[in-house]
Amino acid sequence: MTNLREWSSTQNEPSEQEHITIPQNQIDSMDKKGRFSSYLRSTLMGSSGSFLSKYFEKESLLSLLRKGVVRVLSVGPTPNHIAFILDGNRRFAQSLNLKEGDGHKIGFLSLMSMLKYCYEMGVKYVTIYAFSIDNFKRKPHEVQNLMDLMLEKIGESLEKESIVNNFGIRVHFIGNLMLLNEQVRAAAKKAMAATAKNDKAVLSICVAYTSTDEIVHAIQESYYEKQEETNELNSNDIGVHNGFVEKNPNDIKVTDIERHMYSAFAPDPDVLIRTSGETRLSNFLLWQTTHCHLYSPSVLWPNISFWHLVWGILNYQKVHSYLEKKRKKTF
Ligand SMILES: CC(C)=CCC/C(C)=C/CC/C(C)=C/COP(=O)(O)OP(=O)(O)O
Repeated sequence: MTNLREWSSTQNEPSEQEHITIPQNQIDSMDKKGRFSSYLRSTLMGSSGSFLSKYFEKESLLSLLRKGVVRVLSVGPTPNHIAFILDGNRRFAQSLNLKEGDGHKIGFLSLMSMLKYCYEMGVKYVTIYAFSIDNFKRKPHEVQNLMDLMLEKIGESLEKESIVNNFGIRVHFIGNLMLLNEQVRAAAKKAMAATAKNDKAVLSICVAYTSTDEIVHAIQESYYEKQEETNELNSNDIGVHNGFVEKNPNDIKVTDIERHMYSAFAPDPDVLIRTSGETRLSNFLLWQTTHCHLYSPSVLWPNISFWHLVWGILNYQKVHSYLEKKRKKTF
């Protein structure tokens, strides 16, 4: 009998769903909790949308199927940390003639599904690239729309029935938060404080983030720390001793920089999934991805499905022992 992993090596990656048509009124009908009408949900799940009566039946069958697949996957190594670059939301909206900004609203729902699947699979850490420092260069109303969406969703994430509370997720906002407007910054801080005691899973949301900014910030922090320590040191303790130039014990080391990274609390990601077929890292987690498996399905972010995640993990499992060897060799 062929197991899932063997079978996968004979298959192509999940294809992009056929383009679907979502009536504008369905998007507008998204209620405050971010729920879609059942029609849109079933449409996004890949059905024709015409057999609404079978929706719940189909939903429970899918959930059973998902559970089965997760069990098979759990035979192999489960990634501890998955990072996502949510690419293609605007292109998705354009391709369906949706209002500007609707791509991101639907993208947010895909994000919720992905988080649920990841945490159900036992992935403890998820990191997402929600807004880069470069994204501030977009048209002002586009930036504003994204900030409004974030504000709304951060607020909802603290409600009792949210995914954050259901999975016991600790939320971190990572990046140069001073670049955010006051409202979003305050909401982000509130969410971090409110979830600080959650310990089942961790979600890092990179906003106003670039990797180069994170690295510069960490070097600066290390420098200030060392400066303080150096001031306390007796100048006779360093310099030339017995003909050898001794290294200043307060020189900045790689471990110092790592300690001061915004993302220092999380292990390096095992898998990075970037949608829309792009294979660039776009200044995301450059320091942390040396031994990370990159998977870039051609699907646009709002169309990402459970099967793309499964495919990404199966591919990671195939290269896992090689990556582990590489990782060990660098220490
Ligand atoms: C609360 C919260 C975390 C919300 C996040 C919502 C979300 C889906 C954010 C993605 C933002 C973004 C700038 C994606 C990249 O380009 P693009 O997808 O805008 O456009 P593209 O089609 O040009 O790649």
